[in-house]
Amino acid sequence: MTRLSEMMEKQPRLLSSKLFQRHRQFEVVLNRSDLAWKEIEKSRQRSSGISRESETAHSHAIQVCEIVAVRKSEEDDRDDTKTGGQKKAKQHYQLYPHAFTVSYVRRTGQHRWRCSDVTFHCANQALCEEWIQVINEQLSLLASRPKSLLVYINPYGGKRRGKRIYEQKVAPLFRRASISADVIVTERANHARDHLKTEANLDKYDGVVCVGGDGMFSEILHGLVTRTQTDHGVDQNQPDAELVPCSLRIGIIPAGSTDCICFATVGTNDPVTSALHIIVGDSQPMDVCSVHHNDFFLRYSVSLLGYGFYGDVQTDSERKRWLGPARYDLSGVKTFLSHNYYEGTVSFLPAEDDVGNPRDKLQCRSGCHVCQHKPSSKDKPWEMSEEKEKSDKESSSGWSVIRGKFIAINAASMSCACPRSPKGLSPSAHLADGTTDLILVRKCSRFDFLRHLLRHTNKEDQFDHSFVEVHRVRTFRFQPRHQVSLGDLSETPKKTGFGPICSGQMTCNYSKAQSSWTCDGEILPHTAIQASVQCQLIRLFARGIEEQQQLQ
Ligand SMILES: Nc1ncnc2c1ncn2[C@@H]1O[C@H](COP(=O)(O)OP(=O)(O)OP(=O)(O)O)[C@@H](O)[C@H]1O
Repeated sequence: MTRLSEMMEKQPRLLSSKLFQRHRQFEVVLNRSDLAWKEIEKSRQRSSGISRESETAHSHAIQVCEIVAVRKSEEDDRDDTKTGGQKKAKQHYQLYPHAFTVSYVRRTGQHRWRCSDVTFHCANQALCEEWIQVINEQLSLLASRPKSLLVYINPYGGKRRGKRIYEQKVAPLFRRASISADVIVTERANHARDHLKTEANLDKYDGVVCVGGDGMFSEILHGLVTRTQTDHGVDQNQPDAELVPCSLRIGIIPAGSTDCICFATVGTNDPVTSALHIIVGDSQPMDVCSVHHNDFFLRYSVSLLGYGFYGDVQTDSERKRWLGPARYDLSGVKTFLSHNYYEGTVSFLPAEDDVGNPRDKLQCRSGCHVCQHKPSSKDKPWEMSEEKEKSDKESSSGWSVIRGKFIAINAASMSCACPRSPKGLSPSAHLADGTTDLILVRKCSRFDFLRHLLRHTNKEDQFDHSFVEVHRVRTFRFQPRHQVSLGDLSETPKKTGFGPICSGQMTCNYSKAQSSWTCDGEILPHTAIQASVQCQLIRLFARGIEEQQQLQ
């Protein structure tokens, strides 16, 4: 029995009627979870032995939780007037003048969603109104759907299309779904963050929407997390503080030059898809890594904390902002040729085995079972360890300590997949398991480092090199070998010169004393840091990447 027949026959019906769609008569059935319609004529043919395929060709089921809205149909909704059958259509509407239109989510491939309409006609006005009322009643039972949103638009993000994207693609969908939105177009950097921290009356809203790129998302993250801690009297400067999860969800409408957080949580960078995930009230929990220097809070990270290679790329690209997105490529090549390494000590508390490991090839997908196992406080060995003990003492309290020369130290709290690197920095990292994947790339030849980098773009295991190690951790610290004062750090890094391109096992020896940390695209002012993952601190209007694409 098909899913459609099953639902039409087995589940209790809320409504069932014979209605018309494009001159054809359908049996339309609504129950608590689905709305389904099946062509009546075809089903008769099937009972007289005609192929089953003709049934599925003219039968559909959509989930109630993926209905965007239902409304009384306007002239424009009438499919037949658009397709030319004017005279026939006119006669049909005289016979069946009452109609309602259901807007619903349709999957179109590559994780993209679109809003589609289906219009049903009938002769009876009361019946038409009953359908609208009963569907609306079912929609009102979906408590996770937002009714009121606070929207921040960065008008200068990406190609400066944020405002237009919101007005043309998102606002009409919110209106259709009866979602009210208060819109703030930002006037300066950190406008959204500061407004959220202090001014915004958050009790009015069910969620906050960010229209922009990763930098704009980071503003919203910092504003909302800081506001939540302030409201609950939690001191963010304490590295051991257990932060209070944010009650409002965050929606991301991608409109930046880098939209990695959206890509990693929705599977595509498409404003309409994101708007639909917001409308249906999806909820994707997400870990946030808090970064401190001693007892001083620096920043939050949800994707990449990178020292060495990625820190240097970020620092260099900041000086080339005028180049636009091309600056990342140019700085990448320059940093690769510089081939710097940095000395220091990394210490970390490994995660328990039940969260898997970075090389288990288990990808975090919608409904991920690893992320559903949220650790309780009794599962947290790190809370019992002597946090203040450092270095050698750390190894005896469950901490692992690694000293060395590193080309890159990366902590990936999510896969960091993006259209350019579809697997990401750590393909098996999870969005909400309370861990980060700590990737250590030791000093090696340029050629070997290039081999490692290239594996981010193909199917080979980028961790399968003698100079690369990866650990799934809950917290880690980094101490550079040479302490440099803050004054030194703010100076332009010394030019190291370009060495000859190395090959084979040769290594290059050009190095400056310290790199910088890039934290989700922002440079941190300190190199000695402690980073601790706060499990499921925020929730997004997303559902993770769907495994099975069920096209409609
Ligand atoms: N009105 C504004 N004027 C200037 N800067 C702003 C404004 N609103 C937000 N910003 C800042 O612009 C930065 C970049 O924004 P966003 O992430 O939306 O775009 P982007 O093109 O992806 O940027 P990037 O590539 O630098 O990450 C953010 O760090 C944000 O703080």
